[in-house]
Amino acid sequence: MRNPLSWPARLRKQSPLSFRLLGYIILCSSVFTLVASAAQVYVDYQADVSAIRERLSDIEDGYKSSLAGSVWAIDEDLIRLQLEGITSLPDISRARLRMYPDAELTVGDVPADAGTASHSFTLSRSAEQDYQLGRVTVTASLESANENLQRNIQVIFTTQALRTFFISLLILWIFQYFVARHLGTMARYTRQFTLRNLDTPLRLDRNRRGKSVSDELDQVTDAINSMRERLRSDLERQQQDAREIRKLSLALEQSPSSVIICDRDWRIEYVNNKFLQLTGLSRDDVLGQYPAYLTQDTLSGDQNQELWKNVRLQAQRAGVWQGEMQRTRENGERFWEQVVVTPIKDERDIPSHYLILGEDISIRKRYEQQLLRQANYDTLTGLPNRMLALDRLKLALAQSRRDGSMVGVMFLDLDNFKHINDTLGHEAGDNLLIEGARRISACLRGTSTVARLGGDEFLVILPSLSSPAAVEQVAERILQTFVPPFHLADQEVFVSTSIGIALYPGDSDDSTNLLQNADAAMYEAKHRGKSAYQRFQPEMKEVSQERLQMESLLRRALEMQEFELHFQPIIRMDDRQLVGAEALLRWESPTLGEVSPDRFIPLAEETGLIISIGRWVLQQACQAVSRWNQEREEPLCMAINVSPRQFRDPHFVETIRAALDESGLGGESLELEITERLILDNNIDTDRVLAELDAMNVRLSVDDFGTGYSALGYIKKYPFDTLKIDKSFIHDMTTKADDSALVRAIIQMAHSLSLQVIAEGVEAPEEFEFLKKENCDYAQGFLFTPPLREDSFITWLNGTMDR
Ligand SMILES: Nc1nc2c(ncn2[C@@H]2O[C@@H]3COP(=O)(O)O[C@H]4[C@@H](O)[C@H](n5cnc6c(=O)[nH]c(N)nc65)O[C@@H]4COP(=O)(O)O[C@H]3[C@H]2O)c(=O)[nH]1
Repeated sequence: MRNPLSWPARLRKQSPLSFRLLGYIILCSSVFTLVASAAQVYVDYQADVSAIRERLSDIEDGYKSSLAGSVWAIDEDLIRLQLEGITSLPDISRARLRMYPDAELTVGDVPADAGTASHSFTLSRSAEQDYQLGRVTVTASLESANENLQRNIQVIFTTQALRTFFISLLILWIFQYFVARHLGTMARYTRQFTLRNLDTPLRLDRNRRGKSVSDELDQVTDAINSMRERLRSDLERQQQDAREIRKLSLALEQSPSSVIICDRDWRIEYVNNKFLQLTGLSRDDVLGQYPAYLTQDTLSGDQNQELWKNVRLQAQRAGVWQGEMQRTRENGERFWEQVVVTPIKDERDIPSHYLILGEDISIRKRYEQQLLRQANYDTLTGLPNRMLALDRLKLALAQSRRDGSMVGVMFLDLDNFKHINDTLGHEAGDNLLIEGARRISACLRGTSTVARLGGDEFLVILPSLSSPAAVEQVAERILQTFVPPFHLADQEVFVSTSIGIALYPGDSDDSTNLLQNADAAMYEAKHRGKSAYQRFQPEMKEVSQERLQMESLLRRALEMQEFELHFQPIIRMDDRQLVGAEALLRWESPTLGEVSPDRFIPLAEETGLIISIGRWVLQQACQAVSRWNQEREEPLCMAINVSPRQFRDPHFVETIRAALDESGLGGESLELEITERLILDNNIDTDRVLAELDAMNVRLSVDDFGTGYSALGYIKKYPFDTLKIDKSFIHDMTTKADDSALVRAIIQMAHSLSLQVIAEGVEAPEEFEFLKKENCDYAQGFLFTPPLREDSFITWLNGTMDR
C-alpha cells in the first residue's frame, strides 16, 4: 500500500530531526547568503557610485580650465558645447554653470525618480590671481548604478538560494544516511527494548569493517549494548536472588526448627509455621511483641527481663547467644527449647534484624531429667540414691569445715528385711521400704538428707551439728518410729532398724571413711541384738573390712577349688538304716580358714554367687551319690539345700536335669530342700518349677519347717514329699512342753498330708526315742555323725553297714 503522506510530510514524520535540520540549514544559509549577497551588492553598488563620483572629479580636471577660458571669453556656444560634452559623458545627466555674477547655463536634466550625485567646482581665471568666474555643478544620475544594483540583487540572490537549497539537500541526505537513520534504529531498538528481550544486541546498518576509530554512533551503540548486558546480568542476578530468597523463605517456612525474626528494636516481625505449631499461637498474637512475651509464663518478671537482657547483650556483643528456654504452649503445656539467637547484619555490618532459632528439646529434656532422676534418686522410695547422698555428704563436710560444725552420718539397715522380702514377697518388701523411708524422713528436719543406698540400707546425713547428742536423739527418734507395726500383705509385721553412727570430724574427715565407719557401727548394732543404734568405735572397722574381704575371697573360691562337700547321713528311724545324706557345703579359705556356711551362704546369695556355687554343689553331690549307689542294693538319696536365688535362676530346672543326666541318676535319688520363704517368694514361678521338678521325680522337702511365718496351705498345694523339722524345735522338745507338742503336731499333720518327716539336729538318744515314739520317719544329727568328708562318709557308711 502506498504511503498517502507526501514526501516532506513523510520526512517530517520519519525524520523530524533531518527535517528540522534542513529548515535550520536553509534558514541559516539563507540569512548568511542574504547578508553576504547584500554586502556584495552593496560593495558593487558603492563601486559603481564611486566610479560615477570619480568621473565627476575627472570632469573637473578635464573641463575646468577649458570652461574657465570659455567663460572668460564669454563664448556661450563653446560653453554650451562644453557643457553638452560633459552631459554626454556616461551617467552625467546635467551640467549647470553659474557665471558670476548672475548668468546661468544649464544643460541636461536631473531624472526625477533616480538618485543623483553632484560635484561642483569653481571656475577661476588663473589660480594665482584667484579671480572667480563662476561655479560649475555637474550632476550625475545614479540610475545605472541602481540598475546594476537591482540586477546584481536578482542574480546573486537566485544563485545563492539555489546553491543553499542543494547544499542543504546534500547535507540532509548525508545526515539522514549517516546519522538520522541510525538514530531512528536506536530509537526503535530502545522503544522495543524490554527485560524479556535482552538477548538481541543493537546493530546499526553500517559498514564498520576496517574502521579502527569508533565514532559517536559506535560509542552510543556500545553504550546501549553494554547497558543491555549489565541489565541482563543484573536481571539474572536478581532472578537468582529471587530464587535464593524463595528457596530460603521456603526453607524457613518448612524448617523443623521454630524461627522468629525480630527487627532491630527486637520486635517480632516474622514467625514460621513450626513456631505456630509448637506454641499453638497465631501470628497476630506474636507479631509486634518482644520475644520476652514468649517466656513470661515460665519465668518471674525479673528473671524474664534478666534473661532477655543477657540474650540481647550477648547476641550484640558476641554475635550469638545459645541456651535453653522453657516456654508455654497456648494450652498451658510447657516445653523446652534449645535456642540460638544471632544478629542479621546489613551491608554496613550493623544488625538490622535478629534471628531466634528454636528446637523443641522437651523429649530430650524429659529424658535427661529422667536420667538425672534415675542417676540421683531411688525409683522406689523417691529418696536420693547413693550418688546424690555422697554429693550431699561432701557438701555438708565442706560447709562444716568452714563453720567448724559437726556432721552426723547414720547408716540404717532394716532388721529381717530379707526374711520378710522372701516370705511375704517382693511387693510387701517394697512397701516396707517405702513406709520405712517415710518414717525415717519424718524424723528429720529440712537440712538433713535421707537416702536409700540400695536393698534395705538407708543413709541419713545430719549437717551443721553442734554436738554428738543431736545425732543420738535423731537415732532414738528413728528407732521409736519403727515401733508401730507395718501392714504388709494383710499382716501386721514388726520391723526394727539397726543404726550405725559416725561423726565428722571425730570419726573421720573423709566422706568414704565416714560411710564405712557408719556401716561398721551398723553391723555392730545388728550384731548386738538389732533395733539399736551404735556409735562408731575404731575396732569396729575390722569387722566390716572382714566382710568386704570375705566377699572378694568368695568370688574366687570356686575357681580356686576351695569348696568341699560334706555329707550328713539321714537315718530311717524304724530300723536305723541309712537312706540318704544331706550335702553341706564347706569353704576352706587359705586366708580366712574354715568359714561357716551361715556366714558365707547369705553373702553368696546377696552377691548372686550362689548360682554358680549351687550348680557346683549339685553336680558334685549327684556324682557322689551316683558313685555310692553303684555298690549298693538299696540306693541312697541325696538331699541338697537350694536357696531362693537359685530358684529364681531361669535355668534352674535345666541345671538339675543336666546334673542328673551327667551322673546317670534318677530324679528319685535327689531331694531338694526348700525353705518356706522360697515357696512364698512371689518372684519365683513356684508352680511351674515345682511341677517340672515333680515331673522329673525329684523329691522335694520343706527345710527348716516351723520357722516361717505363713500358713500351711502351700504344703498341700505343692508336690512335697518330706517335711524337715528345724533343729531348734528338736533341741528343745525334750525339755519344753510347747516344743514337744509342736513336734508331735507337725509329725501328725505331715502324715495326714501323706508327707514323710525328717527330724534335723538330733543329738541325744532321748530325742531319737521321742521322735521314734511320735512316728517320725527319718532323723539326722550329731547323734549319728556330724557332716563328713566323702571319704570319711564312706568309711562311716561301711562301718555302719558292718555293724
Ligand atoms: N547343732 C547341730 N547342728 C547340726 C546337727 N546335725 C546337723 N547340723 C547342722 O545343721 C545344718 C543343717 O543344714 P540346714 O539347716 O539346711 O542349714 C544349712 C543350709 O541352710 C546352709 N547350707 C549348707 N550347705 C548349703 C548349700 O550347699 N547350699 C545352700 N543353699 N545352703 C547350704 O547352711 C546352713 C548351715 O549349714 P551347716 O553349718 O553345715 O549346718 C548344718 C549341719 O551341720 C546337730 O545334731 N546339731
